[in-house]
Amino acid sequence: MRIDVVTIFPGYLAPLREALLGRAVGTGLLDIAVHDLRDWTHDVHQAVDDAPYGGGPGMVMRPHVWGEALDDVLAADPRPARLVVPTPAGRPFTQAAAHAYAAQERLVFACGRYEGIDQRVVDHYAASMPVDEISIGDYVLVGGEVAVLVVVEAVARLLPGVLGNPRSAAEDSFSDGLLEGPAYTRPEVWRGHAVPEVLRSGNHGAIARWRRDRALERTAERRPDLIAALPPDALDEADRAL
Ligand SMILES: Nc1nc2cc(Br)ccc2s1
Repeated sequence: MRIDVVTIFPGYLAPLREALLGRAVGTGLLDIAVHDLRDWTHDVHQAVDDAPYGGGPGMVMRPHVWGEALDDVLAADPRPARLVVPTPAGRPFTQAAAHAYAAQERLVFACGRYEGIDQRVVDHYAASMPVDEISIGDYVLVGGEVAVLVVVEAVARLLPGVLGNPRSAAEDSFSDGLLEGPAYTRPEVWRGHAVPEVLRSGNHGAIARWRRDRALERTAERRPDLIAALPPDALDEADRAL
């Protein structure tokens, strides 16, 4: 997979070269290119924003700079690409979306700042390619760069060969529609807190049941919306007895 990121703060994307993602790049599983939007400005001030039509606070990112940048970035690789624009006004980015993105050959991220990117940029490219305006949560950041770090990590870890143990991704939170339950490791007792006995029993059926029960309890308490969204056949009789 190739990932391109266009931003006015390339340094914000430095973490993509670290640890798990850095190894994925090093082994060729992932190809990441970060581009400075200001490279496509032509004025001495390298202006990328201007006042909003209709008035209002803040500034809006100029369409012609983005158009020149995205034209060049998209032309740099023949693989079909999906343009992803993080914005607080976007559709929620979910684990299901991460799986869908992991199947893409190429993702191009446009990092907005200020009050966002002139809407005509999204409208223009949406006429010729898939474009997603996505949100990583109901809060407002200062720019899209941090959202790109979140999305790229959620997607890259799903690529075959990136995680040491592929079962980790298969048994993620949300993989079965539920939150993951609690996890424990040695010692058996820590500051008077003991590991639940069932986890030390060696009874794999009882352990699986216990883990499912804890996941259901945690999900019902913290994310009842996920319980409501489960397909009718998702809960078995033992689940319902909880
Ligand atoms: N939650 C999010 N906040 C922001 C702010 C800007 Br400015 C650009 C993208 C995003 S995604």
